[in-house]
Amino acid sequence: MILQVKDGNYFYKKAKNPDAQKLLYANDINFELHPGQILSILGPNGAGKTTLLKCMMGLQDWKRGATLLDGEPLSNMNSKEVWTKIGYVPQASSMTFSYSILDLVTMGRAVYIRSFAQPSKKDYALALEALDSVGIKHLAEESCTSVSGGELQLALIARTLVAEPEILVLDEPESHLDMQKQKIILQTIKRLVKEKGLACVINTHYANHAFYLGDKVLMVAKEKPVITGSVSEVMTEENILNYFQIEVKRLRHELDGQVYETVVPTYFGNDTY
Ligand SMILES: Nc1ncnc2c1ncn2[C@@H]1O[C@H](COP(=O)(O)OP(=O)(O)OP(=O)(O)O)[C@@H](O)[C@H]1O
Repeated sequence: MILQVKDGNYFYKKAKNPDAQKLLYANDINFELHPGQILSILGPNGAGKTTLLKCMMGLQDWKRGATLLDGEPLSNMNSKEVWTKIGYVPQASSMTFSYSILDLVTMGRAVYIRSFAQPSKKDYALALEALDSVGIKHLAEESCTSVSGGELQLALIARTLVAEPEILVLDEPESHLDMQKQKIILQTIKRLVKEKGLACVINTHYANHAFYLGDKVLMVAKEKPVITGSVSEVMTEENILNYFQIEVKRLRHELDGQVYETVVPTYFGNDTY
């Protein structure tokens, strides 16, 4: 499925001045994403990354422009149609309900279960399969309150996958996780996108993760034009300085046929403070 955002823009009404309509993005947002591609969205706090995801999925209506799925405006679809096509993993929050992990993931089948009906054996089997695909089937009977943040994040990804979406949207899925859990989350996302041919949009605060995930980057900051392009086009030292006010060096290293690319802040190489 091809995901397109055409001329999208948004403004929030301000309590102090409800008539002001200052657009959040300095220029309208345009991008197109094909099956098997990942778009990383990068920008400073408050730049509008979460708002972009919400507008893109129809949780908030674009004030300008539209989202199209295979050329059809999302605004023409009912919510069931939208949520069978799009799977959304919001920013992690701690669970206060003691569902089992299996029940949590089975809830992801809700779009396929008739009102007041119980999940079927097939729904539970698919939930177990989704847990297996993110590597935590062994936690199926654990309570959501007793697993770690990383394990819960993987369960939330499984809950999204069980609805068999064609587009996967994740809001900072690797935040608050240790490096090993980040690795599991990123590898799982990349593998699932390639195996299932999903189009994936991911908000991240980690420049290096955009390099790892590959494909495309959209960079946004207040009062700056939104830029989109390939990782190597967008993740330049100049753009990172302009959009994040931080000087970096972009490093490329080849070892045993592998290419490692990353950016390192120059203050790391400087012992004055
Ligand atoms: N419900 C709201 N009402 C008014 N303003 C809002 C609302 N939600 C967000 N904003 C403002 O819109 C701007 C963009 O917010 P958004 O949450 O999209 O940014 P973000 O890039 O995702 O930030 P972060 O990286 O900190 O999560 C911010 O200035 C924020 O204060």
